[in-house]
Amino acid sequence: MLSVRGLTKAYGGRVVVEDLDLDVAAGEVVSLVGPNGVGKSTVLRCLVGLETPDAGEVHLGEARLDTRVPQTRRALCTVLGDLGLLPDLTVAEHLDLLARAHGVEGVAEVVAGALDEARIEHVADQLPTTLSSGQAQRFALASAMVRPWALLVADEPEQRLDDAGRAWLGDWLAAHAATGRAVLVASHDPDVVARSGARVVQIEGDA
Ligand SMILES: Nc1ncnc2c1ncn2[C@@H]1O[C@H](COP(=O)(O)OP(=O)(O)OP(=O)(O)O)[C@@H](O)[C@H]1O
Repeated sequence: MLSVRGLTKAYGGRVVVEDLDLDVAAGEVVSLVGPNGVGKSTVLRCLVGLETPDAGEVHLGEARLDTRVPQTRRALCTVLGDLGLLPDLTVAEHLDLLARAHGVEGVAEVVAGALDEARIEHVADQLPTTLSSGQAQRFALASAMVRPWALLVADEPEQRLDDAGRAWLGDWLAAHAATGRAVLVASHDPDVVARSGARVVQIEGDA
Protein backbone atom coordinates (compact mmCIF):
# COMPACT_ATOMS: atom_id res chain seq x y z
CA MET A 1 0.00 0.00 0.00
CA LEU A 2 2.77 2.43 0.97
CA SER A 3 6.07 2.32 -0.82
CA VAL A 4 9.02 4.57 -0.03
CA ARG A 5 12.19 4.55 -2.10
CA GLY A 6 15.41 6.43 -1.49
CA LEU A 7 13.97 8.90 1.00
CA THR A 8 16.59 11.43 2.01
CA LYS A 9 16.19 14.52 4.19
CA ALA A 10 18.77 16.95 5.56
CA TYR A 11 18.37 19.92 7.85
CA GLY A 12 20.92 22.68 7.39
CA GLY A 13 23.27 20.34 5.57
CA ARG A 14 23.02 17.57 8.20
CA VAL A 15 21.55 14.42 6.71
CA VAL A 16 18.90 13.03 9.06
CA VAL A 17 17.32 10.41 6.80
CA GLU A 18 19.45 8.81 4.12
CA ASP A 19 18.25 6.66 1.25
CA LEU A 20 15.46 4.97 3.19
CA ASP A 21 13.36 2.26 1.57
CA LEU A 22 10.18 1.22 3.36
CA ASP A 23 7.05 -0.72 2.47
CA VAL A 24 3.83 -1.07 4.42
CA ALA A 25 1.38 -3.61 3.06
CA ALA A 26 -2.37 -3.64 3.50
CA GLY A 27 -3.18 -5.58 6.66
CA GLU A 28 0.12 -4.74 8.28
CA VAL A 29 1.28 -2.63 11.22
CA VAL A 30 4.84 -1.36 10.83
CA SER A 31 6.63 0.37 13.67
CA LEU A 32 9.68 2.56 13.25
CA VAL A 33 11.87 2.25 16.32
CA GLY A 34 15.14 3.86 17.25
CA PRO A 35 16.66 6.31 19.72
CA ASN A 36 15.63 9.94 20.19
CA GLY A 37 16.63 12.15 17.30
CA VAL A 38 17.37 9.36 14.84
CA GLY A 39 14.81 10.66 12.36
CA LYS A 40 11.57 8.69 12.90
CA SER A 41 9.30 11.74 13.00
CA THR A 42 11.14 13.24 10.06
CA VAL A 43 10.38 10.11 8.02
CA LEU A 44 6.70 10.28 8.92
CA ARG A 45 6.50 14.02 8.22
CA CYS A 46 8.16 13.58 4.83
CA LEU A 47 5.75 10.79 3.93
CA VAL A 48 2.63 12.84 4.61
CA GLY A 49 3.88 16.01 2.98
CA LEU A 50 4.61 18.05 6.11
CA GLU A 51 8.29 18.15 5.14
CA THR A 52 9.74 18.19 1.65
CA PRO A 53 12.27 15.39 1.16
CA ASP A 54 15.53 16.18 -0.60
CA ALA A 55 15.26 12.97 -2.58
CA GLY A 56 13.08 9.92 -2.85
CA GLU A 57 9.65 8.80 -3.92
CA VAL A 58 6.58 7.92 -1.89
CA HIS A 59 3.73 5.97 -3.46
CA LEU A 60 0.34 5.22 -1.95
CA GLY A 61 -0.98 2.37 -4.03
CA GLU A 62 -0.07 3.03 -7.65
CA ALA A 63 0.05 6.81 -7.40
CA ARG A 64 2.62 9.16 -5.94
CA LEU A 65 1.41 10.28 -2.53
CA ASP A 66 0.14 13.82 -2.98
CA THR A 67 -2.02 15.32 -0.24
CA ARG A 68 -3.42 17.86 -2.71
CA VAL A 69 -5.43 14.99 -4.18
CA PRO A 70 -8.79 14.59 -2.36
CA GLN A 71 -8.75 10.77 -2.61
CA THR A 72 -5.33 10.75 -0.97
CA ARG A 73 -6.51 12.94 1.90
CA ARG A 74 -9.40 10.55 2.38
CA ALA A 75 -7.15 7.49 2.33
CA LEU A 76 -4.49 8.93 4.60
CA CYS A 77 -5.13 9.58 8.29
CA THR A 78 -2.44 11.13 10.45
CA VAL A 79 -2.00 11.38 14.20
CA LEU A 80 1.09 13.52 14.42
CA GLY A 81 0.39 15.68 17.44
CA ASP A 82 -0.66 18.70 15.44
CA LEU A 83 -4.43 18.36 15.50
CA GLY A 84 -5.94 21.44 13.90
CA LEU A 85 -8.64 22.79 16.19
CA LEU A 86 -11.53 25.16 15.74
CA PRO A 87 -11.58 27.10 19.04
CA ASP A 88 -15.38 27.20 19.50
CA LEU A 89 -16.15 23.53 18.88
CA THR A 90 -16.38 20.89 21.57
CA VAL A 91 -14.79 17.46 21.38
CA ALA A 92 -18.04 15.92 20.11
CA GLU A 93 -18.59 18.72 17.63
CA HIS A 94 -15.09 18.27 16.21
CA LEU A 95 -15.68 14.57 15.70
CA ASP A 96 -19.09 15.25 14.17
CA LEU A 97 -17.62 17.77 11.73
CA LEU A 98 -14.81 15.45 10.76
CA ALA A 99 -17.17 12.55 10.07
CA ARG A 100 -19.49 14.75 7.99
CA ALA A 101 -16.59 16.22 6.02
CA HIS A 102 -15.61 12.69 5.06
CA GLY A 103 -19.15 11.75 4.04
CA VAL A 104 -19.56 9.15 6.78
CA GLU A 105 -23.05 7.68 7.18
CA GLY A 106 -24.73 7.45 10.58
CA VAL A 107 -22.61 10.25 12.01
CA ALA A 108 -24.27 10.34 15.44
CA GLU A 109 -23.67 6.62 16.04
CA VAL A 110 -20.13 6.78 14.70
CA VAL A 111 -19.25 9.71 16.95
CA ALA A 112 -20.88 8.10 19.99
CA GLY A 113 -18.97 4.89 19.28
CA ALA A 114 -15.64 6.72 19.03
CA LEU A 115 -16.25 8.68 22.23
CA ASP A 116 -17.07 5.43 23.99
CA GLU A 117 -14.17 3.42 22.58
CA ALA A 118 -11.65 6.17 23.33
CA ARG A 119 -13.17 6.57 26.81
CA ILE A 120 -13.78 10.29 26.42
CA GLU A 121 -17.59 10.38 26.43
CA HIS A 122 -17.56 12.21 29.79
CA VAL A 123 -15.59 15.10 28.25
CA ALA A 124 -17.52 15.20 24.96
CA ASP A 125 -18.92 18.66 25.70
CA GLN A 126 -15.59 20.23 26.71
CA LEU A 127 -13.44 22.29 24.40
CA PRO A 128 -10.37 20.26 23.30
CA THR A 129 -8.06 22.87 24.83
CA THR A 130 -9.44 21.98 28.28
CA LEU A 131 -8.61 18.27 28.03
CA SER A 132 -5.93 16.62 30.09
CA SER A 133 -2.91 15.55 28.06
CA GLY A 134 -3.98 11.90 28.02
CA GLN A 135 -7.56 12.86 27.11
CA ALA A 136 -6.19 15.02 24.28
CA GLN A 137 -4.29 12.03 22.92
CA ARG A 138 -7.43 9.89 23.16
CA PHE A 139 -9.29 12.66 21.30
CA ALA A 140 -6.63 12.57 18.56
CA LEU A 141 -7.13 8.81 18.24
CA ALA A 142 -10.93 9.19 18.30
CA SER A 143 -10.53 11.54 15.34
CA ALA A 144 -9.07 8.61 13.42
CA MET A 145 -12.10 6.47 14.36
CA VAL A 146 -14.79 8.68 12.86
CA ARG A 147 -13.40 8.91 9.36
CA PRO A 148 -12.42 6.47 6.63
CA TRP A 149 -8.79 5.71 5.95
CA ALA A 150 -6.66 3.10 4.28
CA LEU A 151 -3.34 4.15 5.83
CA LEU A 152 -2.83 5.51 9.33
CA VAL A 153 0.43 7.32 10.08
CA ALA A 154 0.90 8.01 13.78
CA ASP A 155 3.86 9.41 15.68
CA GLU A 156 4.19 7.91 19.16
CA PRO A 157 0.43 7.35 19.48
CA GLU A 158 1.04 5.93 22.95
CA GLN A 159 2.13 9.34 24.22
CA ARG A 160 0.54 10.29 27.53
CA LEU A 161 -1.75 7.26 27.61
CA ASP A 162 -2.08 5.32 30.84
CA ASP A 163 -1.41 1.57 31.04
CA ALA A 164 -4.95 0.61 30.09
CA GLY A 165 -4.87 3.13 27.24
CA ARG A 166 -1.64 1.71 25.83
CA ALA A 167 -3.00 -1.83 25.96
CA TRP A 168 -6.16 -0.69 24.19
CA LEU A 169 -4.10 1.18 21.60
CA GLY A 170 -2.05 -1.90 20.70
CA ASP A 171 -5.20 -3.98 20.29
CA TRP A 172 -6.91 -1.20 18.32
CA LEU A 173 -4.03 -0.93 15.85
CA ALA A 174 -3.99 -4.71 15.38
CA ALA A 175 -7.75 -4.81 14.88
CA HIS A 176 -7.62 -2.18 12.15
CA ALA A 177 -4.79 -3.91 10.35
CA ALA A 178 -6.83 -7.11 10.50
CA THR A 179 -9.50 -5.38 8.40
CA GLY A 180 -6.96 -4.82 5.60
CA ARG A 181 -5.88 -1.33 6.53
CA ALA A 182 -2.23 -0.35 6.83
CA VAL A 183 -0.66 1.31 9.84
CA LEU A 184 2.72 3.01 10.16
CA VAL A 185 3.76 4.25 13.58
CA ALA A 186 6.87 5.49 15.30
CA SER A 187 6.94 4.20 18.83
CA HIS A 188 9.09 3.99 21.94
CA ASP A 189 6.76 1.53 23.66
CA PRO A 190 7.75 -2.13 23.17
CA ASP A 191 4.44 -3.31 24.68
CA VAL A 192 2.34 -1.32 22.20
CA VAL A 193 4.57 -2.51 19.36
CA ALA A 194 4.24 -6.15 20.45
CA ARG A 195 0.54 -5.95 21.16
CA SER A 196 -0.18 -4.37 17.78
CA GLY A 197 1.63 -7.23 16.05
CA ALA A 198 3.84 -4.70 14.31
CA ARG A 199 6.73 -5.51 12.04
CA VAL A 200 9.62 -3.56 13.50
CA VAL A 201 11.81 -1.39 11.28
CA GLN A 202 14.88 -0.20 13.13
CA ILE A 203 15.94 3.28 12.11
CA GLU A 204 19.70 3.57 12.33
CA GLY A 205 21.67 6.76 12.57
CA ASP A 206 24.22 8.73 14.51
CA ALA A 207 21.67 10.56 16.69
N1 LIG B 1 13.04 21.64 11.43
C1 LIG B 1 14.21 21.13 11.83
N2 LIG B 1 15.34 21.85 11.70
C2 LIG B 1 16.53 21.35 12.08
N3 LIG B 1 16.71 20.13 12.61
C3 LIG B 1 15.61 19.37 12.76
C4 LIG B 1 14.31 19.83 12.39
N4 LIG B 1 13.41 18.85 12.66
C5 LIG B 1 14.12 17.84 13.19
N5 LIG B 1 15.43 18.15 13.26
C6 LIG B 1 16.51 17.28 13.75
O1 LIG B 1 16.44 16.08 13.02
C7 LIG B 1 16.79 14.98 13.84
C8 LIG B 1 15.69 13.94 13.76
O2 LIG B 1 14.56 14.43 14.46
P1 LIG B 1 13.25 13.56 14.60
O3 LIG B 1 12.24 14.39 15.32
O4 LIG B 1 12.89 13.04 13.27
O5 LIG B 1 13.76 12.37 15.51
P2 LIG B 1 12.96 11.17 16.18
O6 LIG B 1 13.66 9.91 15.84
O7 LIG B 1 11.51 11.26 15.83
O8 LIG B 1 13.17 11.50 17.72
P3 LIG B 1 12.28 11.22 19.03
O9 LIG B 1 12.38 9.75 19.32
O10 LIG B 1 12.96 12.05 20.06
O11 LIG B 1 10.87 11.68 18.74
C9 LIG B 1 17.04 15.54 15.23
O12 LIG B 1 18.43 15.69 15.41
C10 LIG B 1 16.34 16.88 15.21
O13 LIG B 1 16.97 17.80 16.07
